[in-house]
Amino acid sequence: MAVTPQVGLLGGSFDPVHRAHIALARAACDALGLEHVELLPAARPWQRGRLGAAAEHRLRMLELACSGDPRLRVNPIELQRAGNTYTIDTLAALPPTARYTWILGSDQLANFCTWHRWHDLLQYVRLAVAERPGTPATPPAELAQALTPGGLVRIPFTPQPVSATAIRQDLAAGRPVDTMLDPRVLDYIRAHRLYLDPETS
Ligand SMILES: Nc1ncnc2c1ncn2[C@@H]1O[C@H](COP(=O)(O)OP(=O)(O)OP(=O)(O)O)[C@@H](O)[C@H]1O
Ligand SMILES: O=C(O)c1ccc[n+]([C@@H]2O[C@H](COP(=O)([O-])O)[C@@H](O)[C@H]2O)c1
Repeated sequence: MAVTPQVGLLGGSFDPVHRAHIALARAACDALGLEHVELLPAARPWQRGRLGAAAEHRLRMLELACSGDPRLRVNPIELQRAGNTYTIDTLAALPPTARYTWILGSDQLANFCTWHRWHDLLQYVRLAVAERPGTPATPPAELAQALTPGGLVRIPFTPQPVSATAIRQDLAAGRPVDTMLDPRVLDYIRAHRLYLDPETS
């Protein structure tokens, strides 16, 4: 009998994708025995202001960062939808051929109860959280109450002080960013002169 594959989903603005995103996807694969992880760039992350780079650039940088590791796959499904990007719409559109795990950092776990129809999300996925510096990987009380057993798992992950915000700020200020980015992504950023405007960092 065919076994239903376990697939991870890592959504993000990826503005730009950085080393902690890739480390997180790999750590989730290893720790949770996932067949692969799909990285989903958001078209219009509604809780954010203006993004620093257009969708086509964020997608291309993600493809560069994932190339060479067959366990990491870029899924552009959210870029094909108009309007605000709601994760619930993405989950409803994915084929029901796999068991899905939504991977997220502890900052977004703390924010989870502000997501559109967050209760309904729990019908589609279990959550897997990795700690980010400064935010413990524990669910807010409202989420803890709504979770079923096994609905939230922890990914063993040494907290990494890397964020896209810091990278955008460093790029705009001309500071070095090479320890936080895949060199192919950094080359792409330089070639397309991205993130030079301090207003969008
Ligand atoms: N250093 C990190 N450790 C663990 N999880 C992370 C880390 N950076 C990002 N993530 C997680 O990856 C997902 C996508 O993150 P996102 O694309 O917003 O990057 P970001 O670095 O948080 O960006 P920004 O600084 O612009 O908010 C989110 O679930 C986020 O919590
Ligand atoms: O569905 C929502 O309402 C929702 C609200 C906030 C964030 N998300 C998703 O969480 C992921 C991380 O978001 P961000 O803003 O940290 O890049 C990304 O896939 C977003 O689409 C989703």
